[in-house]
Amino acid sequence: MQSDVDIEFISRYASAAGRSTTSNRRTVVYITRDSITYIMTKFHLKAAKYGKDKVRFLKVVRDPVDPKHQDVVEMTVRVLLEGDIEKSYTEADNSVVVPTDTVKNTVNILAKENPVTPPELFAATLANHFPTKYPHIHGTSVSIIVHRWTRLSIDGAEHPHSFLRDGEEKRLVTCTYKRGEAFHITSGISNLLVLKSTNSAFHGFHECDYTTLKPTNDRVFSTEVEATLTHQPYNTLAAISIAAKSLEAYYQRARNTTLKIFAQDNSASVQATMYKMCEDILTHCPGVEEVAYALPNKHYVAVDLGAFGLDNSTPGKQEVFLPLADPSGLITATVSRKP
Ligand SMILES: O=c1[nH]c(=O)c2[nH]c(=O)[nH]c2[nH]1
Repeated sequence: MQSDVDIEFISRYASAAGRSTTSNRRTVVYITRDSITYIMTKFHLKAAKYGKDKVRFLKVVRDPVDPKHQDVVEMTVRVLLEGDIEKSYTEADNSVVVPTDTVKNTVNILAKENPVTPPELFAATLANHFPTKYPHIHGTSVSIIVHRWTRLSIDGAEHPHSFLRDGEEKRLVTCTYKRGEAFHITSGISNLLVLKSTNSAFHGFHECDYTTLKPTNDRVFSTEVEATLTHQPYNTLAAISIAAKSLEAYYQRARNTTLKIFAQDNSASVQATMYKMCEDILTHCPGVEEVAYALPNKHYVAVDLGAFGLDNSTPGKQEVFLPLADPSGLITATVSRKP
């Protein structure tokens, strides 16, 4: 060997590749052509995943009794694979590459053959598929965006097959899975824009020589909700299938709680209101381990109309506000159960 560094390189490569044995505090390293190539380059592939992003589909689900009564689900899916794929990067050997085109086809095929709701179950179905089908693929990371299609109501009656895009809110799901380990699932809400015109205060805050903010008992509170639920790990796809109803219920509870507490809380601050939301979700969703929120405080500032003899500044008289595009506050929190 030329140097200690090379020995360290060889040992690290050999143990990563399962080409070393240790007994009686002695490590025996098997040197192969791969390990020599590896040493010569002086670099190593620290992490790699690949797959298809932005795979979009709409699934039409027909009622078996009344086929004109339908549901629709529109998703944008990302699937990334990891495993023994190193030589596709380091040796230009594509034999280990399941093409991203195949990954895209798989999303469509599995969407045809399986339920796509709740999205947590479909994400896990996809995550499970690749390490099960391809021995050299060890893990999958799936992210799904569910786009809103809300059933149309015509003259007070729900229409059987017509839908409305009511806002840019998205439902987000992630599932990561490594063969032999548990499925890790998150469910999220994003781009849910809300505003309340009173019952929001902010006073008693820290004041110093840099403070200009005035305490208020009555302000506009608007935010664009980003919330993430981290579910307990699930050991098998079958367990997720059994929990499918609960996973759907947890997401619905989180969304309803967010809206209800936003509307009903006499807010002392974004921080305090957000914490109440987290407490409610953790109380009612036993399979949720952790709740995280990121809430921008989208400021609305009362316009000063004093120059025109109009009182738009006294509390209770503020009516015309300037929506500030930026800056906004940004309040985040992650709340979990005490051990
Ligand atoms: O609810 C709020 N939290 C803050 O931390 C903050 N800071 C600020 O200027 N306004 C507000 N409002």
